Amino acid sequence: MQNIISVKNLTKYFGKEKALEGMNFDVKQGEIFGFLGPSGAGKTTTIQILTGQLRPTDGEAKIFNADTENARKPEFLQKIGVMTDNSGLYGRLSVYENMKLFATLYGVKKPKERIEEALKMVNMQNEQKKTVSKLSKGMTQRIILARTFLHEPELLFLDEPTAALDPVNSQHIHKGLKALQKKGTTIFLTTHDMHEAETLCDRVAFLYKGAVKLLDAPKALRREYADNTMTLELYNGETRVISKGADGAEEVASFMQKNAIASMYTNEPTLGDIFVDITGRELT
Ligand SMILES: Nc1ncnc2c1ncn2[C@@H]1O[C@H](COP(=O)(O)OP(=O)(O)OP(=O)(O)O)[C@@H](O)[C@H]1O
Repeated sequence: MQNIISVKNLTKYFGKEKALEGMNFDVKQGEIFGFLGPSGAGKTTTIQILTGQLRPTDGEAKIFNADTENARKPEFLQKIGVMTDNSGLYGRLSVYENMKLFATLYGVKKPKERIEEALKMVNMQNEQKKTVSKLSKGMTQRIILARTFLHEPELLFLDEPTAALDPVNSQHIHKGLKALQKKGTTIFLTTHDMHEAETLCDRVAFLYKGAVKLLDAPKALRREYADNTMTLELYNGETRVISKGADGAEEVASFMQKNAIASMYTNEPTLGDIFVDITGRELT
């Protein structure tokens, strides 16, 4: 698959403050890529560089095979959608009017149908007439998200897309993002929600102090960090942690012969566990 984003040795200083240092990663066409890291790790700075709002101090950042200084040119703006916490919505206008304004700005064809479709994806199709200033925080966030993909961009940047949403609406957004992916959209998202990263992302990058420390598919990372043990819960209430190797096999077999096992599972860490591991103590 072709790289839609390519970052090599990217470095950014704000005066003496180091935000990014030697960052490397690629995002492939059509994937949902999770960018995870603690506060201050450099997520927003990276998005700002990739969307042409900031220039790097050193290194290379490309989208669609071109330097990101092009990202604000009209032909690139058509191809990318950016959702940040800076809403840019008009509070006195209705949801529909806001969407219509944006559709006009981006020359969206068949705006009425597109607005309907985008609002449906965020579960807001019945709120079109509502004044934006009267919406709840979660509703506002969903409108901002719908506006981000109204013009059907090829590449979406989403900074914590479900941060203010309840679980039902988060799930609705997840379905919407998967549907966009099926249509071929590449999605780059940041999230502090490890469950979201695990269910949604094809690959995740763990960021720490301005560099990528780990990058792989969630399943592969969980396997890599697994401790090679499994847990048996016995009917008598006891819990046994047993090696997954040959030496544990006899013990498991003996419990099985006695029909003593109520539950048995491998001890793979969650992405959250790995996150704490990486950010709690630096990888060597
Ligand atoms: N305009 C700026 N001037 C000075 N320092 C900045 C500026 N923007 C970011 N930084 C610094 O760069 C580092 C990375 O910040 P960034 O906002 O990219 O982190 P983040 O991972 O997005 O954090 P969060 O999860 O809190 O949004 C931080 O140390 C931050 O203080």
